Amino acid sequence: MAESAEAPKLVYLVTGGCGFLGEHVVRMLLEQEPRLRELRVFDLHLSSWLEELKTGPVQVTPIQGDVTQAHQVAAAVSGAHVVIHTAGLVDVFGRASPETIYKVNVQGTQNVIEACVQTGTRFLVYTSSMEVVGPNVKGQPFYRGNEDTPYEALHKHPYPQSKAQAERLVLQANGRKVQGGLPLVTCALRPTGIYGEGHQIMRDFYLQGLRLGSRLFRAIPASVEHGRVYVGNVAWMHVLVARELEPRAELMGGQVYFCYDKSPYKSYEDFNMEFLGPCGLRLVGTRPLLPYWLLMLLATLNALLQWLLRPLLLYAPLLNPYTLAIANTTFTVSTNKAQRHFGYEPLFSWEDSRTRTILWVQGSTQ
Ligand SMILES: NC(=O)C1=CN([C@@H]2O[C@H](COP(=O)(O)OP(=O)(O)OC[C@H]3O[C@@H](n4cnc5c(N)ncnc54)[C@H](O)[C@@H]3O)[C@@H](O)[C@H]2O)C=CC1
Ligand SMILES: C[C@@H](CO)CCC[C@@H](C)[C@H]1CC[C@H]2[C@@H]3[C@H](O)CC4=CC(=O)CC[C@]4(C)[C@H]3CC[C@]12C
Repeated sequence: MAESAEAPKLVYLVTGGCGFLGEHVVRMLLEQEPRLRELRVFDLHLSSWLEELKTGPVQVTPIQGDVTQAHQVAAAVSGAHVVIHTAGLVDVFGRASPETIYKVNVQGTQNVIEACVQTGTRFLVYTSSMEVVGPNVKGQPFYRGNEDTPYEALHKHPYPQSKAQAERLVLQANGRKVQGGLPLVTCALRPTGIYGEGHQIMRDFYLQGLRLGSRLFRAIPASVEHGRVYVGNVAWMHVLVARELEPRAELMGGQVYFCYDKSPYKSYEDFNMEFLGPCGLRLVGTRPLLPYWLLMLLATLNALLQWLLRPLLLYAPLLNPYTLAIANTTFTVSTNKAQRHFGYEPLFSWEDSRTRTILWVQGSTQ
């Protein structure tokens, strides 16, 4: 991947390229990676917006495929210089079975690694998650920690377990010899809660607020900090890592990086109000309206109902014991590792991130 003034020649593959984060990574690559010749977008479901990207100077190749199918992954990876693996099953609501989550997140990631090895692709960027660290089952706070902060990463839920296992596979694969004999260089990015244009849960809260008379009711104490990061900055980190993995292989190979920017430290609900407030909603209560034990009871009832109704229908509300525990446990990061290792600075200021998200929320329901 040596720098040159010649015609663009790099081939990138983005798995999950039609998802919330994946779309931003795809668009960011087209804007910010001048050495790109071809961009392969691999996803289970291809989006219609891909069509509009086909008229630009970079060849955009949509590939409908499943990461759990090793042969489909190998075909997509073959000839790519860099793979950005964002595809994943993001489910903390009990929509998918633990087996399916494992298959997509762990087996899918193993397939991506093996495809790189078999086809000679040397650079692999994996979208991990803050969830590989915590909040843990003990509900211990992680207060403005960094990549080296000691913390017991104990999980019972299939989503964090699968992301942690997949991240381990990616990091262990660093240094493996790929076809042709050169070493594979891998690293993992760990976003905290991502927000921005396309964030469906934000939209769900907005619609719920509208239904409740332009109000939301506080359920989480304002003192519980929840880490959030703007999707454009997460995408920018992916682009930078993909670019710097070759020249800085020695330093960056096998490393993990939290994704961070200048988004303020707030509770999950107070942070959402930064966008939902200007859209006309207000958060009722300076303290949670219901005590924690009652919320946990409701969350447990939801889980029970989900189990009882499963043979008939899928009941998967946002509130369950796991989501309540995450929202109720402080987890925030404070680090400059990405800046030190590959010169990352957020591309979008907090003000820009906020404005873009507000405009999206306002437009998303029309
Ligand atoms: N949304 C968030 O707050 C965070 C997300 N992440 C990670 O970021 C990545 C992207 O997440 P989001 O964009 O939020 O989710 P998303 O659900 O919007 O995007 C995931 C994409 O992967 C695709 N996909 C799922 N199963 C697939 C399969 N078997 N084969 C091929 N493609 C498949 C989906 O069709 C979707 O387009 C995931 O790996 C997730 O674990 C990490 C931290 C926070
Ligand atoms: C108790 C409710 C009262 O309003 C609020 C419930 C909010 C939850 C649905 C969210 C709170 C925290 C979110 C998770 C967090 O941001 C970390 C995540 C990282 C990921 O890799 C995937 C998404 C998520 C698990 C995210 C999901 C939604 C919440 C649980």
